[in-house]
Amino acid sequence: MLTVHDFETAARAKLDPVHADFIAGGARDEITVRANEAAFGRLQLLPRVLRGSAVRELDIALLGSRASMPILLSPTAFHKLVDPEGELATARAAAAAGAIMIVSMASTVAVGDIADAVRAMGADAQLWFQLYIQPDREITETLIRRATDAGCSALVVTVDSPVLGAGERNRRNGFHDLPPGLRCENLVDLRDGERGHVRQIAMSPELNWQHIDWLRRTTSLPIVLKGVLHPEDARLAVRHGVDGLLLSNHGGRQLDTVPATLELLPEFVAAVAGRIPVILDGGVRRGTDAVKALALGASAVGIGRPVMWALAEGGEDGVRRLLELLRDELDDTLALCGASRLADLTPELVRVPTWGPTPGPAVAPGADNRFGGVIE
Ligand SMILES: Cc1cc2nc3c(=O)[nH]c(=O)nc-3n(C[C@H](O)[C@H](O)[C@H](O)COP(=O)(O)O)c2cc1C
Ligand SMILES: CC(C)CC(=O)C(=O)O
Repeated sequence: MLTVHDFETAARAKLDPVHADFIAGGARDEITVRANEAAFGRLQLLPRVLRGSAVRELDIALLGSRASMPILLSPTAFHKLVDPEGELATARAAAAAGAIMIVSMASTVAVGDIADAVRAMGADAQLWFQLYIQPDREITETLIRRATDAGCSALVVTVDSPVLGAGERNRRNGFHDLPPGLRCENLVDLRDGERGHVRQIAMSPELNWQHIDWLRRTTSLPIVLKGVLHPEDARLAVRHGVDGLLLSNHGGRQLDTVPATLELLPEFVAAVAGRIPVILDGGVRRGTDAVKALALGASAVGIGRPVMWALAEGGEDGVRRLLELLRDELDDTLALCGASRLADLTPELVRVPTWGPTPGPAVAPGADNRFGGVIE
């Protein structure tokens, strides 16, 4: 396993194709899924030389959490689909690497049990909790209480899902439910009937900023909004007292044909103007990808599918190796860029190609991409 793509290939060879499709897939034509990765390939790095440093500093402080690197685990549902230990394995690997893990509300191990497993290692759990605000306020409050009691140190509220994205691979494959024996453990006992069932997770098309105001009054944990794309919404989030933003298009799984997150980053960062941290996810597969996002103003990046692939390939050990690999690539890229600290990563390191054919992987027709072959 030398690259993230090696994990992807190995995972696909091991997994039920229906589950592999659930992980890799996106909404509709998957134009945004492809655009996310392609955008990184289009940007260039222009390094500085003779600024040597024997070691690089990769650690960060983010919303009261400390991490050994600016790569965090974005929330992904259903880890037991790919490994019998599920989120326990992922969380142990994240803790061993000193990385922040955002636990999905749709985890197949309860958030309290995940936190216990990390504490049992003697590690200081850096767990954040991802929340879909539920139409039933009491259910949302119970979920927040469960996450808070578990020791989670931030709430990541996903706001790009008023309705569930149309994963046509899942529809074609008839994948609508977890297999017998697996359930969303955070939802157990929250409603009569289907105990911990996926269908207990309701999408709330009625969500608006007042819900965020309510949440702000309800919890003292830092609130991160995940899935904000428009710079105007970034400004509104700051005004509503949000503590951080996760610039994300849900890995292309919600609204198809939205731009790559990397492409939106400069304008987004300008709108936020340093008032709160901006994290980016979507298509991060290489240390160079992380460096490009950090240079353009992200405080950290998140990875989604790579974690699922590594977990499928090798369980806890697989995720450990994935995180080591990305850490090594990040360190190596910093060295090659003449950077010894993350603060040395500035926009001048990054360039948009100004002539010639578009480098990097092909993008499907219709993909919105400012970086491709554009003369600026
Ligand atoms: C299998 C899978 C499950 C996901 N589950 C969730 C989830 O439960 N909640 C959420 O907010 N985002 C979820 N996401 C989106 C990720 O948090 C993240 O935004 C996305 O995967 C990042 O793009 P990448 O996969 O290209 O790294 C999921 C993504 C995948 C691939
Ligand atoms: C709706 C969730 C259960 C999972 C999710 O967000 C996703 O698969 O992208």
